[in-house]
Amino acid sequence: MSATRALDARDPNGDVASLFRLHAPDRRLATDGIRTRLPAGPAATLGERVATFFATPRSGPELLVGALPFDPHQDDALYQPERFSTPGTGSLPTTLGPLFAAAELPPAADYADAVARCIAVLRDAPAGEDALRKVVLARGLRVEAAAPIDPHVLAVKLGSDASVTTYVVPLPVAPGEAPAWLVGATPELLVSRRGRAVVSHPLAGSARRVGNEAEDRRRTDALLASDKDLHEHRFVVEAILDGLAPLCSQLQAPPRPSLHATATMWHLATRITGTLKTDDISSAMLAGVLHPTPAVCGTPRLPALQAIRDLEPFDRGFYAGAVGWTDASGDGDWYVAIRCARVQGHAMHLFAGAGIVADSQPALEVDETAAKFMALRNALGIDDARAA
Ligand SMILES: C=C(O[C@H]1C=CC=C(C(=O)O)[C@@H]1O)C(=O)O
Repeated sequence: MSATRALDARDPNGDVASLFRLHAPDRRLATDGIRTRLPAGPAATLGERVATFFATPRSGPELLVGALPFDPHQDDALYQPERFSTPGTGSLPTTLGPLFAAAELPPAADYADAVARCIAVLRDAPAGEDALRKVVLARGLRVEAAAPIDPHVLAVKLGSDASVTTYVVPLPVAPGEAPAWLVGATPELLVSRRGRAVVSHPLAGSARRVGNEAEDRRRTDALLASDKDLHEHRFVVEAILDGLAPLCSQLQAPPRPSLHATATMWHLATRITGTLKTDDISSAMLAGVLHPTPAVCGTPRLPALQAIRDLEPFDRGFYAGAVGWTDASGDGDWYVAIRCARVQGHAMHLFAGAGIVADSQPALEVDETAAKFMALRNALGIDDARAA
């Protein structure tokens, strides 16, 4: 069965473009239809816009789902779905059809140059609180298919790694354009809120997982002992603690990170937990405050955003943004939108980034981003990881 026919078969109303899916290890959410869009805006006003939305009596699910773009000043894309749907995979085809990696954006050598320039800037940065200390630089890979790519087939394939949260989020497109989605398998929880309980599980500092016990042990021992990776990680934990502290009556994080494994990567991870001071702090507001963390942007945030604009030859769009949901009570889950691709028609753009600090090495960051492509490449059946 072709991918196109599969879409048709699951879409008697022509509404496949609006299927949303978020499958976490402990919770599954799927919706379809777009009933009302939340007026779009920047991350700083997200909490307020969501509060106004739910303060207005309306029919339909008391739920907003969607995505925040990487750049917190750009418009987000949240909406109230028509209905909850039961995610079924029975009728899906198991293959995506012939695919080929068409282009690296930028080529690996240019990415290494950008990392080297970034390291030079970080080394020259004056000492002090406001100095640039970390920048996350990403690169892309364009993949093409013979037929339109079914984002839900890709998500099902990504879901074979039980340690990640897979997602398919419909993205806004210009009138007349083919539907587009962000599809991925993220290991990173930006923030979750249930009542007053808040959890964040940031990752930063990585090693490729090779599947050989002795070699993986060597890599994880090195990762846990690496000053460079511990620094990279500490910036993220500190930014999240700084963001949450004014909103929480209590907040805790272990002093050192632990290991978090996906099928293809090892990461340094810290589980941060807290209790909100008041009931009116929604998960959307928390996501708006915390995003983008130094796991995807850098430290301090604004100079890091500027460095990314200067050094990356593409607009990230919703890659390295956040995907998730919030309900009328303020509860919700927001995940960091990494290990993903923007899927549209016959093409998809894969993205992978790595945190750069003063003692990073360009060749190792090329390899780390190549390793981060593997979750999607494995799902797509495209090998040759190290080249791109
Ligand atoms: C920015 C990405 O990963 C982040 C999350 C985990 C580890 C990271 C790192 O070690 O650099 C990154 O901060 C990505 O996968 O595109």
